[in-house]
Amino acid sequence: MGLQAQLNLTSYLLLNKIRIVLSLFLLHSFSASWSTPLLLLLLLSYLILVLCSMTMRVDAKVVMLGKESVGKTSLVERYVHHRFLVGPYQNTIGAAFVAKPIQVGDKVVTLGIWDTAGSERYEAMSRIYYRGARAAIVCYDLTDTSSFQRAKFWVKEVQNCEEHCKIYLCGTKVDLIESDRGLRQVDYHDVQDFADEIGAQHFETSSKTGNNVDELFQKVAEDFNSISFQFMTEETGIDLGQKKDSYFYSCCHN
Ligand SMILES: Nc1nc2c(ncn2[C@@H]2O[C@H](COP(=O)(O)OP(=O)(O)OP(=O)(O)O)[C@@H](O)[C@H]2O)c(=O)[nH]1
Repeated sequence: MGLQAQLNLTSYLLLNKIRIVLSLFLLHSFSASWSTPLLLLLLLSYLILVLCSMTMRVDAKVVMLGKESVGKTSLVERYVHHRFLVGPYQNTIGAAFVAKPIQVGDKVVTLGIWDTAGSERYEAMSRIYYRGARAAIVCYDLTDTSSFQRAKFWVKEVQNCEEHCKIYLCGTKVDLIESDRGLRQVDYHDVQDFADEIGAQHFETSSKTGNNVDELFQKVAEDFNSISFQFMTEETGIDLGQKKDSYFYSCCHN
């Protein structure tokens, strides 16, 4: 293992330890009544998490959004660690962060993935985490209509607050539909129409089987990379006949 890889691993382990401590702290904070010192401590914990995430070289910030239990953490687990955790469901508290390098052509793009808590009690915090994101993976559970309504809420939020953030709609748990078609509550074409309307990409995935998970993150990295390339050629005056994209422009000026 090279020095860089060792450093990344150390940062990652340190980050996870801090995250566990923060999670316990946040759990305690939310169970108590809100007060100014608690709010300050929450803010401080957020800043620590941000500082930790900065120890890793990240090209593009990606945020996972969606109703609780739709499978955001499972998607990240599947993509980053190639596993599907079974056992009792544990909701995310606050947020988690992981950096993942991806090969795109002859380049490596490192995605900094923020997995937010879906519970509405943490809604205000999730808003903090999508600041500056270049991609938002907005998840909904294919077996739960209300989760698609919640996804629309997050799309609106991101559109209003992060105009340069590219949106990816992700229908989760497709394995459940494959074993019993009657379980589908969100129609593929309805989501595709919505995706066309907002100019988003649309995927249906399963973290259990791994179906389409790599493809989703690969697309995020490729889009980021192609927009970056487009910008560089324009900056250096090489005209490849491509149109400037405001999303890319912003991501290279942050
Ligand atoms: N069958 C199946 N179950 C899944 C899949 N993805 C997630 N689940 C299950 O759905 C439940 C919730 O998954 P999580 O990944 O924790 O959901 P989350 O969106 O991160 O939840 P919050 O942290 O509360 O926001 C867990 O019991 C998972 O095992 C999937 O692709 N297939």
